[in-house]
Amino acid sequence: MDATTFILFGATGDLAKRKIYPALFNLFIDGKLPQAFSVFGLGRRELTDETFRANVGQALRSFSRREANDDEAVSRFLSAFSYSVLHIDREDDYANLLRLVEQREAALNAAPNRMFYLSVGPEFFTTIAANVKSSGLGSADGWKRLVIEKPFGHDLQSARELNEQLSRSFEEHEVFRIDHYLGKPMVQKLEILQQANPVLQALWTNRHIANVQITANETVGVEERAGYYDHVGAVRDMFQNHMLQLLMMLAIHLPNNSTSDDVRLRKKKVMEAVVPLPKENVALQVIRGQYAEGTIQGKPVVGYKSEPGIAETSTNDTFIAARLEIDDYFWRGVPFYIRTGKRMAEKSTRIVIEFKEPLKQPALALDDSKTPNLLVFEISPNEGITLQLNTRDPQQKDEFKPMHVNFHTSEQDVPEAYENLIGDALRGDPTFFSHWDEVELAWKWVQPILDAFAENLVPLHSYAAGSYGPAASDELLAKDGYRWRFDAEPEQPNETKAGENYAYHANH
Ligand SMILES: NC(=O)C1=CN([C@@H]2O[C@H](COP(=O)(O)OP(=O)(O)OC[C@H]3O[C@@H](n4cnc5c(N)ncnc54)[C@H](OP(=O)(O)O)[C@@H]3O)[C@@H](O)[C@H]2O)C=CC1
Ligand SMILES: O=C1O[C@H](COP(=O)(O)O)[C@@H](O)[C@H](O)[C@H]1O
Repeated sequence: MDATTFILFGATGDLAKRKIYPALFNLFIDGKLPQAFSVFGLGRRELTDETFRANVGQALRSFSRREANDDEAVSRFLSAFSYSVLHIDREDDYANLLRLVEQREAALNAAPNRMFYLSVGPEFFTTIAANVKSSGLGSADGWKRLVIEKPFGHDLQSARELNEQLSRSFEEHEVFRIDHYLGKPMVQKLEILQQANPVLQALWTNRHIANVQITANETVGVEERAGYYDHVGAVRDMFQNHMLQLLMMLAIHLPNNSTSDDVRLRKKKVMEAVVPLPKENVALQVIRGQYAEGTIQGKPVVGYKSEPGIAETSTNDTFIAARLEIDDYFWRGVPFYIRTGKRMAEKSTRIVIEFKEPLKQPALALDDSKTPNLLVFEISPNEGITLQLNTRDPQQKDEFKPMHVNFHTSEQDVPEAYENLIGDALRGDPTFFSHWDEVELAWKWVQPILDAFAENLVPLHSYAAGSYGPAASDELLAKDGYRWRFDAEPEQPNETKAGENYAYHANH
């Protein structure tokens, strides 16, 4: 790997502690960091290098998936770290940083390849990019990359402005927009599963698929993020980015041996084919909800409006469900239902593919007792794949009974999303980052929803914390003759485990 200087804005912040340092440490343990690698942590706080390293060490002990108990390894890792005070709007601080970075690169005899990671509020993105350029930190003698956290804009217009301003300092191929859902191992497997399995390729069309359900439910509420969340809501926080990225990843059809350009081009094509939703129709296809008080895992919790920092009058959405269609050769006529919410019954991110019923034959009198075939991708917190098949009920021989074939990854030690993504960015692989074209198309699709919410054209349904969202979300599917699958008690009468014989065996 190329020698790299990793320049971290927001080095004293929450994300750096919880995700970035642990990710770098685990990459280090796996030998996936460049040989010549330095980290410059930046913030306003006055810290010595020693205190900074001690803080990073503490973060590893608290948050690393692998225990940081090998002192020798930890101290080798930390030796790459130093800290500088930098106020984002002070140009002199960038000049000072450049001097330190050049000294360090000279000491390591390393090429000036620099990765600028912006783990700071979005209001700082353009100032940093401009100052990096004007200070000469982006050296012409090496490569430069900008890793940028969400949110990328607040709406279509602000996202376009942000992109235009960033593009004055960084070219598109140098910008790595993080969407951590794209770093989740199961999401990264979606394309390979399809490409490597002709059986899935054959099924991946409207001829066989009745509908697709994409869910990201959380049990947590707004937590300490009222100031941020009350201005964005579920639609901006989760739907415009993570949920639409899941849709694109699921719906793409890729040629074998596809490149990162193929992935991006085809994701863009999917997004272009999503049927636009005019503002007047939003209420027909989108359900907006806000959690009321309820019970989560046996504990009573307050409603959204009683959360610290949230006004009694807030109309912010903490839940959204939407029905979309992709008007292309593969997906025409297949509804995609997407939902995400806070304070839901369970923490689960999953994609359910519901297959069509076979044509009914008069000889098969028992058709109505069958449940549809389902293919379920469990993305998090558990990772796995479940196939729901019909089998004969051994007790009631006249009836069918659903059986589940489960493939759950037994690996305890899978890399975290941030590890995958930071590793990719260090290698310069943009496959699992959001290209501007996708971001813009996603905002374009979502903008009428934002407008309709702002103009109160869509009812705000209340739902009890600990439920699966408002009843209207169930009705959205019921209108098409479907229901959300895999909610509540997982229907798992006959379960097989990875490593066993998968075929029709459990109780037989
Ligand atoms: N935390 C999370 O789980 C997630 C965060 N994000 C995004 O990551 C980014 C960072 O979030 P998070 O770490 O939680 O934020 P924090 O508020 O915890 O940290 C902010 C960081 O920015 C630095 N900072 C703030 N103002 C300035 C300034 N004027 N000059 C220099 N440095 C400054 C602070 O350093 P100091 O105080 O020393 O100046 C601190 O290191 C945000 O864009 C957020 O949306 C995205 C997904 C999840
Ligand atoms: O980006 C965000 O994601 C988290 C949920 O992430 P997950 O990996 O735990 O599913 C969400 O809680 C947060 O509000 C949002 O900003």
